Amino acid sequence: CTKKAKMAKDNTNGLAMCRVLLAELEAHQDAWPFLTPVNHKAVPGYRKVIKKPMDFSTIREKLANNQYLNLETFIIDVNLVFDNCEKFNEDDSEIGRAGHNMRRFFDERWTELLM
Ligand SMILES: Cn1cc(C(=O)NCCCNC(=O)c2ccc(F)cc2)ccc1=O
Repeated sequence: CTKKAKMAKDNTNGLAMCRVLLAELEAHQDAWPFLTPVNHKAVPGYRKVIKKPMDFSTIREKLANNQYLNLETFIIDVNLVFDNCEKFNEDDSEIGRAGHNMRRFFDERWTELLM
């Protein structure tokens, strides 16, 4: 097949992996803080501190709207969820710990799927 066709196949495989990884993230017991956008009316300071909010439902929406070019652009958004969490929450807090647990789970899973 041509290089272009191979690229297209890789992107198809990459997007299939995005769906698998997102479903596993959503099913994780520590996913609850990340399933929906943070309600900035209920969480004082969030809108000021976090410049690029991201959550699993927004990622699912973007995936459904074909807004991820490949696995890399998907991983950037998932990491944004965890980076925002670390910025806004103490490590020693329920949501802070959930973020660390989810990041560790995600890093282990996508490297397993790729290796
Ligand atoms: C990531 N982050 C989240 C919050 C936060 O307060 N998030 C809402 C938690 C409440 N949401 C739930 O409890 C829930 C949601 C869906 C579901 F299916 C089950 C439970 C605050 C700061 C922050 O940095």
